[in-house]
Amino acid sequence: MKVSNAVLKDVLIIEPSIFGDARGLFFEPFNSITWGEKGLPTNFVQDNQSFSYKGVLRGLHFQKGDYAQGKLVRAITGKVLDVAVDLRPDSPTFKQWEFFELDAQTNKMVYIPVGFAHGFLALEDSIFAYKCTAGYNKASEGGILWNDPALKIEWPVENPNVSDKDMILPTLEEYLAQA
Ligand SMILES: Cc1cn([C@H]2C[C@H](O)[C@@H](COP(=O)(O)OP(=O)(O)O[C@H]3O[C@@H](C)C(=O)[C@@H](O)[C@H]3O)O2)c(=O)[nH]c1=O
Repeated sequence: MKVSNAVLKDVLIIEPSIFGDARGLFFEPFNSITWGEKGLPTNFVQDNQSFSYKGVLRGLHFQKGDYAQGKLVRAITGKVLDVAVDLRPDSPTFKQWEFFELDAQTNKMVYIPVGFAHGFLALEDSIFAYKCTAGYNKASEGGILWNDPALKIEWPVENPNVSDKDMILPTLEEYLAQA
């Protein structure tokens, strides 16, 4: 397993050791013992899985307060363009975003800590899976508009398939003004 730092402060890129043989391949997406020994997060309480058709964009999401979530994300099938946005005012990478291409060939994972907004665009029909460090709490949901003009996220599509809920999210400026 290789762990490296993303450009965004405290975001980790985790590349599991993949054991291929004539039958296919094997890898450990998560192991609380070995991850704990390496100082990686192990405090996950919920596993989520979604399927998205090519062209679907989910995000940019986070939960607030006591229900804020760290997320360990990966694509189980297909390919997604994942994005993290640093919403921590005291961070050197505040308001910056970073893309991660996640697919079922490399099985690369990303750990996005509390304090970030998260989203992804399905570049292919994709099953997306993630572990969360806090449980789902509808009342704590927050979000930022996927195409906030101030963030300038360089999505490679102009008209992704976005939920009605996500279409009316505030811009980061609007969110910070009301927070
Ligand atoms: C996130 C979530 C949703 N749900 C329900 C609520 C709703 O009826 C249905 C779909 O919810 P959403 O539209 O919010 O699903 P989705 O847009 O896929 O939400 C997810 O987006 C990505 C980008 C994230 O980062 C996640 O944390 C999560 O916010 O699933 C749960 O039961 N548990 C959960 O943990």
